[in-house]
Formats: sequence, C-alpha cells, structure tokens
Amino acid sequence: MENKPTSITLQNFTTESGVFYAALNLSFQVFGLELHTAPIVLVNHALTGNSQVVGSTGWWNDLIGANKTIDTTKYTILAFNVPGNGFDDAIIENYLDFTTRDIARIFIEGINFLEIKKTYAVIGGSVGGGIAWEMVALEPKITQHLIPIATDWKSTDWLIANCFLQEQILNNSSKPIEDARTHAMLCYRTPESFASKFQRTTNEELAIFNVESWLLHHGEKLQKRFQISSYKMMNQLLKTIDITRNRDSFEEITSKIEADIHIIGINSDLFFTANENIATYEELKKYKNNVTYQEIVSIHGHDAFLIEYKQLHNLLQDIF
Ligand SMILES: CC(=O)SCCNC(=O)CCNC(=O)[C@H](O)C(C)(C)COP(=O)(O)OP(=O)(O)OC[C@H]1O[C@@H](n2cnc3c(N)ncnc32)[C@H](O)[C@@H]1OP(=O)(O)O
Repeated sequence: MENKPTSITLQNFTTESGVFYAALNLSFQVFGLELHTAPIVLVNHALTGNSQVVGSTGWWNDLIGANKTIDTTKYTILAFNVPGNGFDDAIIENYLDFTTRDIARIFIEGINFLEIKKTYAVIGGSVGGGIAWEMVALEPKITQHLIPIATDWKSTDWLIANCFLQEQILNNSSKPIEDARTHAMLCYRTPESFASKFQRTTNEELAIFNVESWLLHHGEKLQKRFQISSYKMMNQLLKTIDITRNRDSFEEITSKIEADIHIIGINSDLFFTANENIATYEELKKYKNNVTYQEIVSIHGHDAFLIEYKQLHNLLQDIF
C-alpha cells in the first residue's frame, strides 16, 4: 500500500479571482487496483489531510483498505493533494487567490489528465466534501455517486466567522499553529464529547486539566507535521465553499448533477449542522429523486467522520 505522490504540471490556470498561474503542480496517489482496471473512487482530503488516505500514515485506514468498507481489492482509490497542503512540492504564492471551486477545477483537470471519463464515487469529509460538491457543480456528469460527509454545498456565516478567527490566530499569534489548532479542536468537538472524555480530571504531571493537556498535545502534534502556509490555504478553502457564487440558482446548478447524491450529516456537527444538511436534502428532493440524507449519531461533533467508523460502514456499505 505504500507509494509516493506522482506529480503533474497544470499549465495556464486562472483562478476564479483572476490570478494567472503559468504552471501549477498537482500530485496524487493511487491505491488498490490499478487505474483503468476497476471503478474509481476519488477521495478528497480535509483540512490537515493529504493524498495518503491509506498506509502507515493513512488518515482513513479504518474505512478504506482490503475487505474494508471501501474495498481496495474491488476499487481503484485516487486521491489528489490540494496544491499548497504541504505534502508535495507545490508552492502557492498567495492563498487568498484560491477558492474551493478553484481546487475543484484543478482536481477535474487532474481527472482529465489521467483520462478518467467518469468516477464511480467522489467522497470527502468536511472541506474535502465541499470540494466534491464544487466538482459536481462544475462537471455534472463526473461521477456516479457523490458522497459529501460532514459538509455542505456552502460555508455558513458561523463557519466563516470561525475561519476568520483561525486566520487571525495564524497571522497574529506567537504560536500560530498550536493556538489555531486549540481553537479548531473546540469547533471539531462538542461540550458533551469533552465531558464524556475528560470528566474534569487533571493531568497530575503537568498540574493542569486533562482537557488542557489534550489541547496542548494536539497543538504540538500539528505544529510538528503542518506548515502555517498550508493551514492558511486550507482555512481559506473551508470558508469559500459555495457552489452558487457568481452562478445560476441552486436549483439550476443542482438539477444538472447526474450523480446519486448521498448526503451524510452528523447530528452534533457544529461546523456543518445537521439542520443545514437536512435543508439541502429537502430542497433537492423537490426536483431530484436520487438524493438521500443519512445521519451519524455521535456526541463527537464534526470529528465524528474520523471516529464513527462502524456507523460510516453501515451508511456506505450499500454504495460500495
Ligand atoms: C475542517 C476540516 O476539514 S476537519 C479536518 C480536520 N480535523 C482534524 O484534523 C481532526 C482533529 N482530530 C483528531 O486529530 C482526533 O484525534 C481524531 C478525530 C483523529 C481521533 O480522535 P480520538 O480517537 O478521540 O483521539 P484523541 O483526540 O483523544 O487523540 C488521541 C491522542 O491524544 C492523546 N491524549 C489523549 N488524552 C490526552 C490528555 N489528557 N493529555 C494529552 N494527550 C492526550 C493520546 O495520547 C493520543 O496521542 P497520539 O495521537 O499522539 O497517539
């Protein structure tokens, strides 16, 4: 399962904001069956992830692998790196040039480069799911199944506000990655999750609450493996998800999407709330008959898409 990202160069790319890039590096990894020998599942990574979806440092090993929910003995798994995520040599001069839609266009160019006519599924959690929404809005025939998890077709004001605070921390703090991560972890979980996990216990060695040492641990851990430029880039993408920006109405855009849309929400997600996911589903089902909404029930909030694998398996098994 171990392999390294392969890089391709995209030429003459103009971002939605009008900035011209003569060359853009796009890298990807393939797992499971060889490309063009099996149905292809495109997996879009989230904020701090990358194309290493499986393997020794794989972030979705619990879901994807031989004889797992997404079975690598049946499918080809393809994953691109968002340019600027720090996992390859791609350098983004200014993260503010990019929107989620730009990344969707870049991934579509990657798919065209690899001569893939149609994928079996495009799946992603959080910002990865937002990229998936933008991809089908741009190319309505690109996939047979769209599986957006813990995400939506748009960032909300509440999410944008938290991304704004993340950016303030990343720009102004003396320990930007640690401090931004600490704030982010609060958004990724819930009060109930913390209460059940820590029960107001203390870390005797550090003489602080366990919830505090846990936050410090996650801050330090991310600082060791992530770059500030990548964090700013991914944060920018999280807040710019919106398939309708400067476009037709939501109905006009989504009515063209050919994929079966399997929306998976999380009942306790503070970032992309279940109510917003349900509203998206209710709207879509007025004119589409191939849309479903299913929910992960968890106290763990947004992070449940990286924790509740048994439920994910049950929700996804009929598709795969
Ligand atoms: C916006 C988006 O795009 S979302 C994508 C961004 N989301 C993320 O990046 C996910 C962030 N969350 C995580 O990383 C989580 O750890 C998850 C979801 C991967 C796993 O969650 P859990 O299974 O609950 O594990 P938990 O959060 O407790 O982490 C375990 C680690 O914390 C450490 N830990 C647990 N309790 C404590 C404590 N009281 N003090 C210090 N460290 C602690 C463990 O030793 C372990 O360390 P290790 O990972 O270095 O081995």
